[in-house]
Amino acid sequence: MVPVITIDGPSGSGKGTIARRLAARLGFGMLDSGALYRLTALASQNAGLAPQAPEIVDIARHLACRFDEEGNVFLNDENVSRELRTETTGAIASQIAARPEVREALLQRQRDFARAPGLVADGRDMGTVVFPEAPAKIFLDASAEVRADRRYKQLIENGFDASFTALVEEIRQRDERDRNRSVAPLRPAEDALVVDSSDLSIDEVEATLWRYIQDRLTDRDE
Ligand SMILES: Nc1ncnc2c1ncn2[C@@H]1O[C@H](COP(=O)(O)OP(=O)(O)OP(=O)(O)O)[C@@H](O)[C@H]1O
Ligand SMILES: Nc1ccn([C@H]2C[C@H](O)[C@@H](COP(=O)(O)O)O2)c(=O)n1
Repeated sequence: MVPVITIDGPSGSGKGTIARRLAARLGFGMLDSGALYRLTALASQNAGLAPQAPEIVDIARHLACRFDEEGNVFLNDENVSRELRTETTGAIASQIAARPEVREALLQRQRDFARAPGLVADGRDMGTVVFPEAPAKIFLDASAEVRADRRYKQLIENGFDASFTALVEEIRQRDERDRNRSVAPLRPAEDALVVDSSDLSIDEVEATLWRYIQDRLTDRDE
């Protein structure tokens, strides 16, 4: 079976950053599952649909999207990388993601990313629902204030307007929704390594996870 490394955690915990580094080191592919929910949100918004509209299930099932090597994301051949990362798109994605039928529509598409030589998949339910047999599962956390601070710096660096106070509130609301929904709520898998990165640099997180992954992939080969 293709080895899959799952990285789950709340918004701004550093999943995407670490997933990219680990995938590059391992020579594995990547799945940014949040991007699929964000693309569904964007396509629904473009179609003028509210998050509860029944048509969104079909939109999720038939998303025409692609990811390139540089990290760009395309929806119907349009580069939507920038719009995709806004807090508004994230908040709508979180609402849409609470619908079981939307999650079901995106399930197989996510599993199809698992191809040789391996996959690093980040999201909210990678270790619990999408890849429950993964040999290495990570849950990356950090306090809401630290995550809001990271997001604030990221948004300003990328030329977006941002308010730290508003970001803390948005992050808390998104956490609340993602953790308390009835289907695939955000939580660590029972066999996940939980790492709180609040006081760790990106390099320190990577070093800790690298050791864990080496152990897990070696155990699997024996
Ligand atoms: N340990 C860390 N220390 C400092 N900054 C960090 C750390 N980890 C990540 N960051 C920074 O925090 C920001 C958010 O990280 P990232 O996008 O990887 O989070 P995420 O968990 O993937 O968020 P989302 O789920 O919303 O996509 C980035 O600018 C990243 O460089
Ligand atoms: N596996 C996933 C990935 C994402 N979501 C939802 C919940 C998030 O708030 C939203 C945006 O994700 P992000 O890009 O910030 O990682 O999408 C989910 O429910 N399950």
